[in-house]
Amino acid sequence: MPPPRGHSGLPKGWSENIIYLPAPSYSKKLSADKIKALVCLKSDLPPGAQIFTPSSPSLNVKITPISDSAHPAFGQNGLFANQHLLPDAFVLPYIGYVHDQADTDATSDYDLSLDRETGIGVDATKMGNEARFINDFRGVSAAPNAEFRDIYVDAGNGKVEKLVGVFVLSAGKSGKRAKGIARGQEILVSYGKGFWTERQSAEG
Ligand SMILES: C[S@@+](CC[C@H](N)C(=O)[O-])C[C@H]1O[C@@H](n2cnc3c(N)ncnc32)[C@H](O)[C@@H]1O
Repeated sequence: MPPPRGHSGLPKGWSENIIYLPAPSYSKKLSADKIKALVCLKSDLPPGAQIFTPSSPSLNVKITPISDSAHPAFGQNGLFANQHLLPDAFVLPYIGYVHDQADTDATSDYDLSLDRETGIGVDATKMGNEARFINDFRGVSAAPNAEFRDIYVDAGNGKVEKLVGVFVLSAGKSGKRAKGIARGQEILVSYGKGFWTERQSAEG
């Protein structure tokens, strides 16, 4: 049997107990209508819409154990740039288990919103790709260097899937971020304040 789409093995440093996914896994509880909102024909997209074809594993990132005891995620992993990434560069998609509220793990620290209107999220707790290892910038750096943006990915057979992609932040007016992310630098996003307040109330 041929390997799944775009799949050529596991990334280095991948955790054995997590399923590596080159493409999203859709919950059986998702209605046909909700799937239809996520998977559509290329020809249904507005003219000029950008379609990404990410490689899997991703060549531009590296899963790395955090060995600096001053890092707030010390002992865990982080995702680092394996090559220089320019401002606005697409890094990789955030892949995982695509679900709605009928199938949500409220305790997950890996659940990212994919479509607020329909309550669809992507949870990479048990299955996903390298993007699940991206840490929040708080306590690591003064600011994030990457962000999530909506994207369409080529799903084969003339179809595209709506996903969330990780992008390097744009250079900004002041040009402060003009260099992008250097090779060896940790990729850091903002999870949003909500992530940390929810976590505090769950712990307290
Ligand atoms: C999406 S995971 C990130 C990858 C995680 N470090 C790992 O190795 O699986 C989110 C979890 O990483 C940790 N984390 C990420 N950013 C952090 C930060 N700035 N400070 C403290 N913990 C952080 C927290 O435990 C959080 O629940």
